[in-house]
Amino acid sequence: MIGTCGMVGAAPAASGDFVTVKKTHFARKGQAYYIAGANFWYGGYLGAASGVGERARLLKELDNMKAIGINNLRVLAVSEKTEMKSAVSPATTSAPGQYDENLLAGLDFLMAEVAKRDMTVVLYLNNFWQWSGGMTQYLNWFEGTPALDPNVTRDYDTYMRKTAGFYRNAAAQVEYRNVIAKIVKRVNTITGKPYTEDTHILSWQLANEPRPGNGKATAEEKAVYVKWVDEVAGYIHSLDKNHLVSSGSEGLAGSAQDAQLYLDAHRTRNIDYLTYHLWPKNWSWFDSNNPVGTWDNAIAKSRDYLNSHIELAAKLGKPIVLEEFGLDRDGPSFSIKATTRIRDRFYREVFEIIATRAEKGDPIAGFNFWAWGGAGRAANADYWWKPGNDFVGDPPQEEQGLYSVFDSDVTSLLLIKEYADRLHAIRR
Ligand SMILES: O=C1NC[C@H](CO)[C@@H](O)[C@@H]1O
Repeated sequence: MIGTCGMVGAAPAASGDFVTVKKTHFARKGQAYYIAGANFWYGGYLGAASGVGERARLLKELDNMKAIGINNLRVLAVSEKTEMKSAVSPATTSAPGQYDENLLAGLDFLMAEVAKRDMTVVLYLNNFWQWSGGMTQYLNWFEGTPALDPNVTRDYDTYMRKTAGFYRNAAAQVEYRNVIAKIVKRVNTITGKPYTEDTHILSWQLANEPRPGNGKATAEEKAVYVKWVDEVAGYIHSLDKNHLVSSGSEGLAGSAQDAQLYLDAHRTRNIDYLTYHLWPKNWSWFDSNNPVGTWDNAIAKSRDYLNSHIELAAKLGKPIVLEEFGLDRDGPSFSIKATTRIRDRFYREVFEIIATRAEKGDPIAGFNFWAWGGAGRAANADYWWKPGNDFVGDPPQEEQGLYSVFDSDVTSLLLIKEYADRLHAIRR
C-alpha cells in the first residue's frame, strides 16, 4: 500500500538535516556522515506507476540494501530518448521540452521510499555515455549530428571528442538547464515536498562521468570543460540553496590524465566535493582472462589511484567520494552462477583503503560500488538488455551481469555490510 501523504505542502526541513560539508567531511544531523553506497541507476525507473515500473521490487531492493548498511544511492535522474542501440528506453526526456511524467513520478516514488529508510541519494542530471542518451543525444537534437553509438562504431575516441561538443553548444546548454530546473524545482507528487527541501537528496550531480573530450583533449577543450563545470554547478546552486553539487568525474581517468585539470575543474566554490571512479578492467590494468598474470599490476595501480585522489582532495580542502568501482565475475563470466572470488578480493582491497583512511580523518567520505543488481536477472542468452527486460546494475550498454552485485552474491553482500558497519561507526 503506498502511503498517501497529503498534498498539502510538507513542513520545511530543519536546516541541520541536509548533508553539508564541514571542512573535508560530510555532516548530517550533527554527526559526521560517511557514505556506504550503491549505484542504483534505475531506481527511478522501478518507481514508475506503470510501464517499466516495478514498485514491489523497488521496495524489496531498498529494504535489502538498507539491511546491509547501504545508506546512499547514486541514481540516474534524467535520460534522453535516442536511436542509439545500447540505450535505455523509455527516457525521461522524449524530445526537447517533452518529458515523461510517469518516469519523473517514478523518481518521486523512489525519493519518498528513500526517506522512509533514511537513506540519501545522489541524482545525476546527464550522462557523458550513450546508455541513457546523454550529451550525444543533445547534440543530435541541436546540431543534427548523428547519435553514433560507440558500441556500434567501436570508436570511443571519436565519440568522446564529439560528445564534448555538448559543452560548447548554446542551444543544448539551454535545454540542459531547462531540464535541470524541471528536476531541481520539482515538487514530489507523492510527498508534496519540493525537491529543494528534500533532506534525503545528498547532492545534485552534473552528469555521469563528464569528460573534457578524449585522452588527447586540447587546452581549449579543457578550458571549455572547466568553465562548464563552474557555470552549471553555479546554476544549480542558484536554484537550490540547500543541496551540495558534485561533478560526477572519474578523476584523472576522466580528466585526460591531467591532475591540474582535475584540480582546476573542482576548485570552484560551486563544486562542494570531489568524485572519482575506479575501473581496472575498463582501463586495461586488469585482464579477467589472465587474472593471475595481471592482478599485481591492477591492484598496485588501483591502490595508487585510490590514495592519490584523496591527496588531491586534501589539496582542495574538500571531501571526495569513490562513487564507482567494480570488477567482473570469475571466469570471466556474466552468469549469476559464476563465483565472485576475484571481485570480492578487489572489493576488500578497495574497502580497506577507504575505511582505514576515513578512520584516520582523511578527506575520503565513502564509497558507492557499481552496481546493485539485486533481484534483477539477465533475460537473454547473449546477456544484452532489450526493452521490457529486468533492470540490473549494468546499464544497457554492457552485458547484464558484467559488474552487477546480485541478491544471490552472498559473499559480496557480507563484505559490503562489514565495511558499511565500519564506516558508520566513525565518530568525528
Ligand atoms: O558510469 C559508468 N562507469 C563504468 C560503468 C561500468 O563500465 C559503466 O556502466 C557506466 O557508464
